[in-house]
Amino acid sequence: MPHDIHPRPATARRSTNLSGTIRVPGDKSISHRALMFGGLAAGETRITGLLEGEDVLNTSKAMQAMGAKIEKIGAEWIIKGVGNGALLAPEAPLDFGNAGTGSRLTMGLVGVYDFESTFIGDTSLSKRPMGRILNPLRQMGVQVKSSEGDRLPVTLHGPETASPITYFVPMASAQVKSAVLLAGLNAPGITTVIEPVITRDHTEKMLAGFGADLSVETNRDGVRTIRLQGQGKLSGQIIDIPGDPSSTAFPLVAALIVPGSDITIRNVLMNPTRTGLILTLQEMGADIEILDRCLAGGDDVADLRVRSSALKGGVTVPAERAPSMIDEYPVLAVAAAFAEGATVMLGLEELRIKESDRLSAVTEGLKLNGVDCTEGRDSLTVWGRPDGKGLGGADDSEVRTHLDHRIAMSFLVMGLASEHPVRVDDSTMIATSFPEFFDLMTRLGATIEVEG
Ligand SMILES: O=C(O)C1=C[C@@H](OP(=O)(O)O)[C@@H](O)[C@H](O)C1
Ligand SMILES: C=C(OP(=O)(O)O)C(=O)O
Repeated sequence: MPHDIHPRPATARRSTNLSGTIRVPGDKSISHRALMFGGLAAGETRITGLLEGEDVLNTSKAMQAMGAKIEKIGAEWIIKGVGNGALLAPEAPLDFGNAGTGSRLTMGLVGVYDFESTFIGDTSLSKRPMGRILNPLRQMGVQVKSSEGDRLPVTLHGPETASPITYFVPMASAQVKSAVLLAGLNAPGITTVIEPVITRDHTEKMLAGFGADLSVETNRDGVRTIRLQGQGKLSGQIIDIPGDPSSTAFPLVAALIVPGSDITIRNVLMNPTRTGLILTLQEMGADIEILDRCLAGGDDVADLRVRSSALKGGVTVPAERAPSMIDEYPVLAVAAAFAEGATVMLGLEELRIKESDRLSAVTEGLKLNGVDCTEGRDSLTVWGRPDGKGLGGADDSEVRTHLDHRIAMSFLVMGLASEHPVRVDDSTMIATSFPEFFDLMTRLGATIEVEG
């Protein structure tokens, strides 16, 4: 767990005229699922565009520890899966590092098997609540040993035959929805998941693509009922993963707030469950052109041309939009710090249990760098300064990132348009989701220095 040991501070300085064309790495959510479903399905799965971030590589190791054969040949990841129901007992604890998605989805996938599996992670992951996954698993008959407050390390032992359940997801969480569906793959009969608001739908779409017998029904109020027939056959697939909209958010916001910028980001996933940030920024007056939109592998993708923009505040981001931009709030708060007037963000309760308490980490970082903002229980209001005057820290102040990649990248973006530099206390964990961040940002013309 190197992030816990050797922090590498980084500093971003005022930059101008970001320009060029880039591709961001593959979507993290789809990458985790491609490895998991490929490792589970019978036959061969071939993946291009896989995100080679630490979070995803830990999922790859976990699938290998449970019997999948995974290798990279050229640009392609080739997986020989075990067949649904045929995962092997891992011989050692599965270490998911910093990754909520990897650990939680795998708990669903393997927790219902009639053998023992143990889950561990880094300091950040070990603080995050796992009860949201463990409770439905308990209902399916899984024996759970966990640390205080249902945290890691967690050891699971499934029953001889898991019971399919009907589960109403009590919070907006694609991870919980997915974990229950993945557990349902190994339970006889129909597992039903009801989600009151739509969250990212990659699990449903991809499972159907791998051949699962699954239906989705949406009622007039937007409540979705997903029914999965357990113990069906899954077959290997060919998958090309588009660029991650959550990683796209960093160069995108940088181009909006750095004067004189004009950049293009190619091949970005535009699945509507992921585009809340683009919608919000457009409401704030952002110049984002969506070019060459087309369907690829069942999802919309497009190129984004982004130019510096005079952002307007006065926008309230409604709570119901949160699931479609949940990981983008830290960088939206940075965009808001350069908008004229106040930006209000509502429905942020889930931010408190990410890699860090993102609501308080963002508020603390903004205040440290001279931004006027107010943190509510589940809301944030930011008063911006369009010219960046007075923003940024003195050289001896640094933003505390709490092992959170999105906090680190957001504040480095902030430093590109602030009068004074912005320094973060660590940047190593950026490699969990966006290892190319520094290269791509520097290539666009951003001034960011990493120490050590
Ligand atoms: O299912 C997924 O791939 C993810 C779901 C979201 O988490 P929650 O389900 O906790 O909202 C998101 O924050 C995370 O980065 C990825
Ligand atoms: C919350 C995130 O990921 P995870 O839950 O997989 O750690 C994220 O990438 O912002």
